[in-house]
Amino acid sequence: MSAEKSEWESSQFRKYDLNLEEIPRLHCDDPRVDELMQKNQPVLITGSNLVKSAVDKWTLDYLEKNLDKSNHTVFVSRNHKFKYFDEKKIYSKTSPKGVEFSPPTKRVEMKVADFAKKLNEWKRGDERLYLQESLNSSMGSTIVEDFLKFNWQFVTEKKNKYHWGELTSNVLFVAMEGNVTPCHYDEQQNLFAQIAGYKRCILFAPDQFECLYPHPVYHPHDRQSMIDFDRPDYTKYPKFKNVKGCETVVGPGDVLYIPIYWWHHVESLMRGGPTITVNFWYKAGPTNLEYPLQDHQKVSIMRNVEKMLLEVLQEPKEVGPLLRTMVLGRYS
Ligand SMILES: O=C(O)C(=O)C[C@H](CCCc1ccccc1)C(=O)O
Ligand SMILES: [Zn+2]
Repeated sequence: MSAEKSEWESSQFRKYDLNLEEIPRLHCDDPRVDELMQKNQPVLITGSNLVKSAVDKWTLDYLEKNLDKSNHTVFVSRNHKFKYFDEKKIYSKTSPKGVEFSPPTKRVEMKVADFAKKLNEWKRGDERLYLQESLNSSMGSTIVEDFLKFNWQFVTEKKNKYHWGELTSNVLFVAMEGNVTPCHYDEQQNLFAQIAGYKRCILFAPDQFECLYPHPVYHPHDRQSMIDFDRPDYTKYPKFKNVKGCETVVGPGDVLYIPIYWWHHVESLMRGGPTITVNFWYKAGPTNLEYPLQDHQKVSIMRNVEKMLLEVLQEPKEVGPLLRTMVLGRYS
């Protein structure tokens, strides 16, 4: 990690059995930023003023006063992990009959005031909360004003330069100190803009797929790693031992480029107070099949093969045997 900054120290990180490189930290005017983004490589970008209008103003208190009085989406967890799951896949026909999925978190709607109160009164053993909600025009006029003052020129320039698809959403994340979003990948380009507090982000390239063992695509935890970083099961997931990753700490004003299909684990530093982030998710650009294919394109191909096989076989248990029959001794 870069020299310990006065704002945080590594004792505020959770301990994992990983050796990680540092993600480059570069000023937005540095030409190396575009060299990295061009290659779908992560980079921490400073000085962009992307969310400056919020960095100066957004605190939990400000949000409480200015996010309108209606309810907001909050996830509740009995531990520090908030492993995302797709509710639509819990009862899908391909999920094995009778195999119960027990959601690790529950989604509730609450007023920001109640959310803030619970954060301020939290003590060890209490359930943790994580507010996660798409910003939209119904957020109250002050918030909308701050939102309109984001440096849209900066993100639009990146979107055009790299031929990304449309901006799909800006999600507001307000986390308790110590909250963890376990390792997963998204199928969108992401400019991850930090507004308040510090988050440690651990990233792994798409070619680490074999070391991170994602749940099957029909599973509610599709796109999430099956590995519990707190207690890795090296018998079930032996390749995790050799995983190669990189990390950085994002602070107020920093923007982390999380390239599409890159794995990321995100934690709000312990004893660092609440954190506030807004992300900018963009659809992928057009796929031009140039050879050799890029690693993230191979992940996308594997997803499509998996989906097609599940659709036609109907029984997840038959996917392994069919692929083994097709490949062993013939393609391997
Ligand atoms: O911006 C990103 O992509 C992140 O992963 C930010 C992460 C929360 C993400 C929650 C989530 C995970 C999977 C699907 C949909 C939503 C954090 O900052 O804790
Ligand atoms: Zn993500």
